[in-house]
Amino acid sequence: MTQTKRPDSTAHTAARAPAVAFSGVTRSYGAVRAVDGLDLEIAAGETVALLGRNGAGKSTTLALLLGLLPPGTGSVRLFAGTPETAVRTGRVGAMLQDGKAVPRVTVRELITFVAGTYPRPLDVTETLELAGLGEFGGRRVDRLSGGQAQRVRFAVALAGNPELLVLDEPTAALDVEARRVFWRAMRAYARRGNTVVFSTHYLEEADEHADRIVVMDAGRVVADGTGDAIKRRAGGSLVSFDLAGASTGPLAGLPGVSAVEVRGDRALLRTADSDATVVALAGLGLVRGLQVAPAGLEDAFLALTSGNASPTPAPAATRSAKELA
Ligand SMILES: Nc1ncnc2c1ncn2[C@@H]1O[C@H](COP(=O)(O)OP(=O)(O)OP(=O)(O)O)[C@@H](O)[C@H]1O
Repeated sequence: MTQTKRPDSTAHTAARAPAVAFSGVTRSYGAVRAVDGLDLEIAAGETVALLGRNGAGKSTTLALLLGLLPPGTGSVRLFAGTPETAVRTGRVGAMLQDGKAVPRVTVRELITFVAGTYPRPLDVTETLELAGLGEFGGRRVDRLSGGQAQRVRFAVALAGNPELLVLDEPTAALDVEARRVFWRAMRAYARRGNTVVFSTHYLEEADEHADRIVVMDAGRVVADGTGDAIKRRAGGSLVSFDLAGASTGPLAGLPGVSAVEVRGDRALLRTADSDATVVALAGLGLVRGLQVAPAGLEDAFLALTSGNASPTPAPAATRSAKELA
């Protein structure tokens, strides 16, 4: 399908405008600064993951993006206009964390109703297919499993045929198979040239499904780039060895080393130059049980958030997706 062309007198300007532009945005809840000086631009057509621990400011950022919260300072623009205008005209669809099922209506009735509230909706059958609900159109929405109900919320977000899709922790309640179905649907929608912004705690989901990862911590962006770029930025390798009673004093000063951690009798060093670090360790006679492993995305994430620069011990290759809540 081709994206419905939006009749818009500012179409020429809007086509070149970023889908999302935060400029110097802050937002506090009482004494808590949830979003702290956020500058963020997302080009039309990008798929961006907002990655961060609990309380990093992701949901607040998405609420600001949707115009549900006004910024304390700074400005938020969607397609060069206000979030309110973009939402009202159906250019934005959102799936937030606290969606509730409407009792007694069928899935198709609900999506038909929602589509009817938008100026240029997606075809209802197409919406149901895209959201993986092809067989469930006749089912009541209050008689679905958690994963199926999540797909209904996704269909509600798609119904208006939005150019920008905003998803707050979209796979939080889903099992592995439901996640796979969900991401396939999301990618299909993004491939049509739409912009997708989703928040997640899952590093591997961000790495696998986003073109770009924006890592947030304490309301700020602490890294912004592809998964590979973030891994590189956080430092390349982890070197570990048996201390065998040796002093840890000189370790932090070895070439390439940015962090040192001692676990039991093993020392773990994060290093940007593992060759130079290993040569220096050999010079000190510290080669017992020596291991070198690439730092994974999880290591990068830990190094970038909450000032935690400690390396983690297991080789990245042995780790699976893990929630960092
Ligand atoms: N309504 C509120 N009142 C007071 N403080 C709030 C409120 N909502 C969020 N906060 C605080 O603002 C900060 C950012 O919260 P936010 O929900 O944006 O983070 P998050 O990254 O989405 O977290 P999570 O992954 O747990 O959803 C946290 O310290 C949180 O406790």
